[in-house]
Amino acid sequence: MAASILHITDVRCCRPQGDPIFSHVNFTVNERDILVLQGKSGSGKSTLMKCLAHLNLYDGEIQYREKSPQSYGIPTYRTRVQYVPQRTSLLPGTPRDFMEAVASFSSFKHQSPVDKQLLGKRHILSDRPIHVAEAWGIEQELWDRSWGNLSGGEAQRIALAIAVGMQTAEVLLLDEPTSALDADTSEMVERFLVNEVKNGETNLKAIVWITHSEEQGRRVGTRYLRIDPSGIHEEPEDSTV
Ligand SMILES: Nc1ncnc2c1ncn2[C@@H]1O[C@H](COP(=O)(O)OP(=O)(O)OP(=O)(O)O)[C@@H](O)[C@H]1O
Repeated sequence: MAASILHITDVRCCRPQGDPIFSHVNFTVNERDILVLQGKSGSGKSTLMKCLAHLNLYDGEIQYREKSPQSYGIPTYRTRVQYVPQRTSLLPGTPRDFMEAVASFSSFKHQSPVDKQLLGKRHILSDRPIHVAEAWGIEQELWDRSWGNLSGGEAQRIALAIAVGMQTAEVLLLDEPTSALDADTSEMVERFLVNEVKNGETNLKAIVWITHSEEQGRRVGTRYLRIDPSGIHEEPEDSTV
């Protein structure tokens, strides 16, 4: 049986006014899962992803590898269980700045004391995100343009390439990751992500994937979850809508 990575128990999230968006959310994310998360618009899919990444307040318990997010330190936890938002235009700076910030919470912590002394606060940046993005049609100069000046599709591919290419995440939380892409580019990105999880050769072990596209859900999913105010329900593969 596949090892469990994330265990979600009785999670509930409320609007600032206090009324619940959803309650009684229980499920487990296992290695090799691509969990397609579906539900009506406004049912709380993005909110649940933000709870899983510890970006939103919630009641209940989330355990990663049988320990609380706090026990890893929240910034480090967020590099292991990483949320990729639908829109990146509100991020400050450039994609390269963002990559540097992610690296500061991951690679620096794993350097030897000698490396730390030599490098100070600089971090060794992998160029894999740049190569992944290049394979998806992203030119190098775009890495130094501010997020707000990239097209929706460019920003979406770069954000995904960083999340996959940095190789810090075991679980990626993808919020409509190809919504701004044309059909061919979308399928190319999908195939890449599915292969990463299937091959088991990188750090990426599972994906939770929000999509409104029935076809995409069928192409990528291994399990299907539907959220509504009463909780989350697992559906058999052939009943996805
Ligand atoms: N900060 C907030 N303040 C008040 N209400 C909020 C806040 N964030 C989310 N909500 C509300 O919570 C509900 C769930 O929003 P969420 O974005 O999670 O839904 P969703 O299922 O991802 O929707 P969509 O499919 O349209 O993207 C919505 O009614 C939304 O208006």
